[in-house]
Amino acid sequence: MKLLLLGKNGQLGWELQRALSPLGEVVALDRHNGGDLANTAALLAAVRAAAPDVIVNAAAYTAVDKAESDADAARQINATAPGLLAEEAAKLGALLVHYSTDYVFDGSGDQARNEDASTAPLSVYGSTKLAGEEAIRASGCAHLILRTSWVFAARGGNFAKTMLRLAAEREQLKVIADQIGAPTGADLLADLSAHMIVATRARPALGGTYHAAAAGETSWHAYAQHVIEFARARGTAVKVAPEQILPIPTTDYPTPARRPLNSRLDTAKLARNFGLRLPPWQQGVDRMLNEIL
Ligand SMILES: NC(=O)C1=CN([C@@H]2O[C@H](COP(=O)(O)OP(=O)(O)OC[C@H]3O[C@@H](n4cnc5c(N)ncnc54)[C@H](OP(=O)(O)O)[C@@H]3O)[C@@H](O)[C@H]2O)C=CC1
Ligand SMILES: Cc1cn([C@H]2C[C@H](O)[C@@H](COP(=O)(O)OP(=O)(O)O[C@H]3O[C@@H](C)C(=O)[C@@H](O)[C@H]3O)O2)c(=O)[nH]c1=O
Repeated sequence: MKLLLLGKNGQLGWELQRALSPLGEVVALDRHNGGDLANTAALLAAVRAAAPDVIVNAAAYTAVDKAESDADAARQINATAPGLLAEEAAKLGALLVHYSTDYVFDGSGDQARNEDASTAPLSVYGSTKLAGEEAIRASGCAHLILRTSWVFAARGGNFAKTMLRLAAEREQLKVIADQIGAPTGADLLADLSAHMIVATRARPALGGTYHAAAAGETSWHAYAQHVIEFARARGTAVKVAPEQILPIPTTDYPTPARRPLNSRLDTAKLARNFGLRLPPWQQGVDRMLNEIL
């Protein structure tokens, strides 16, 4: 099997380089060696040259707040380029694996959403990610779209690492406590992707859109507390006292992009179709913290 990986140096791309390697030959690209999603002519030339059996797209415009004032770039990378990749995959007969987000939903209510729930993104990032999904589904190519949430990894930037940095610098932190979701490890997402590729190549009917997030739920505030207390217990320099990690409502933390309050994703379809489920979020977060601290 030949696999083309795009976005090889992101949180997920880095883990995919490892997880995909037992499946066959992996051609791994980033924006500097032919895999620039903003340069579609060069991108499509790279796809045709590689002629892969599977295209795995881990590249995305993930700067949620910046996207609000940079919508054209976000749309090009999150929607237009994935749509073109999908058309190319259809021509090649390749399977396209793509990643999306809890931010395609408006976050109303307090129940976990399944794959059929109505989408209603609140942000440019969310709406461009949704447009990417829709372009892939419309292309008719064989695909797996994995919607995940709150991704973290030892390598790359993420909320947990931001909290560790701020906890070492500040005596007080204010963190949103009314946005609820599940932090999900890029390492497990990559492993899951490899399993799903093998299974879907054997049984194409498995293709489609899946929710893939860690089990359990938390708020950004409780997640921050977990990360900072783990670091404190490990003897890492932490300036903020536990009672100075203050829970605040979303309304007290204005940001350019609106974010959903309810990011819970129902992963029953993944368990039903593939027999795969991700463990509780704390397991992966603690593993990452052990690695980076
Ligand atoms: N991070 C999260 O919390 C979540 C992510 N997702 C989705 O998961 C996927 C992986 O995200 P994650 O690994 O966390 O994201 P990262 O931000 O860690 O990585 C994104 C990668 O995309 C690359 N990229 C950006 N623009 C381009 C471009 N024009 N051409 C080629 N590559 C480009 C970046 O490269 P460079 O470093 O050069 O800019 C980077 O390597 C994405 O589809 C994302 O939408 C879903 C839910 C949550
Ligand atoms: C730094 C900071 C953030 N926050 C809040 C803002 C926001 O609501 C929440 C998370 O902030 P971040 O900017 O780190 O996370 P954000 O970039 O919104 O994370 C999202 O990224 C994209 C790519 C996704 O697809 C989503 O699943 C999600 O992971 O924490 C605080 O409350 N206090 C703080 O000090």
